[in-house]
Amino acid sequence: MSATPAAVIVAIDGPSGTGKSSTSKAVAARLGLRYLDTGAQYRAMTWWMLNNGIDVSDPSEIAAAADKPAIVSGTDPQAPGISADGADASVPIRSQEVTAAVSAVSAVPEVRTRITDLQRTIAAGTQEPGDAGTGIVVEGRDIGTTVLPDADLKVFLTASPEARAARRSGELKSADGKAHADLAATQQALAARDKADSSRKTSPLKKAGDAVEVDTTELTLEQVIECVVTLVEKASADKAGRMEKAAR
Ligand SMILES: Nc1ncnc2c1ncn2[C@@H]1O[C@H](COP(=O)(O)OP(=O)(O)O)[C@@H](O)[C@H]1O
Ligand SMILES: Nc1ccn([C@@H]2O[C@H](COP(=O)(O)OP(=O)(O)O)[C@@H](O)[C@H]2O)c(=O)n1
Repeated sequence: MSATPAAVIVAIDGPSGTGKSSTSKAVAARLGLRYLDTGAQYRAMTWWMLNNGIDVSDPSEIAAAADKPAIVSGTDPQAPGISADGADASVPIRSQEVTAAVSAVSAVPEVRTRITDLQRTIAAGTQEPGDAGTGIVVEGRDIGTTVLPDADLKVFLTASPEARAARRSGELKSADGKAHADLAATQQALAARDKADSSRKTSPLKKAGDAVEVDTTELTLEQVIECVVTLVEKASADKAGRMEKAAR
């Protein structure tokens, strides 16, 4: 007889435009798991710093301010939400200004320590009563390598630079209806952010040795979701089997 599926911790990493957010939200919603967007946390920290006169070109100013804002993340995949010092940050964290500054802010070790602690607390389910044991999908850049190295499943999404830029510029166009989203400029901005995120000293963007790599270039979003749902179901069943064996 097969065991009841176990609550799992799932890490989904990869560069921008590979489908992390869309996939993670859909997988979490389908399987009744919580969801955490760690990029939104770094963006909220960056937004707060820009609003509070912190010079984001000065790592020592960033470091000194890293423990100041209260960053609160929701974990409902249908309406995650994020706030900084009580102000709703969901919309402004997607601005070009924040996108341009976020890699510099997130490279500062004091920022990473602060946000990594928050992420581990949320993943452990100790933030909200009743969360423990629900399982969670956490998406970002360093979840499988640093934040949750013991995750039950690690997925690393990739896609060609062209596909990623096309997806992102499609989003910019649909947001304001104008055709200003120059594909080449978008691709260049993504490459610059990849380079900054992959080359920083502290916890760079990197595939964990034990992550399953999924190249999404030629896949539809639905195909990627189905692939990850299958991987999560298997990880959950395997974990339940191990737990049952250990209890015997
Ligand atoms: N496999 C795919 N095929 C086509 N479009 C996709 C695919 N995956 C994601 N997208 C679209 O690309 C954009 C970026 O996806 P998103 O999930 O935000 O990526 P990330 O979180 O990795 O930056 C979204 O508009 C999303 O709908
Ligand atoms: N775990 C994470 C998640 C994001 N980040 C930083 O936050 C930025 C924004 O992440 P995001 O996931 O919102 O980016 P997009 O893929 O949505 O463009 C990244 O470019 C990284 O600089 C990070 O350093 N570590």
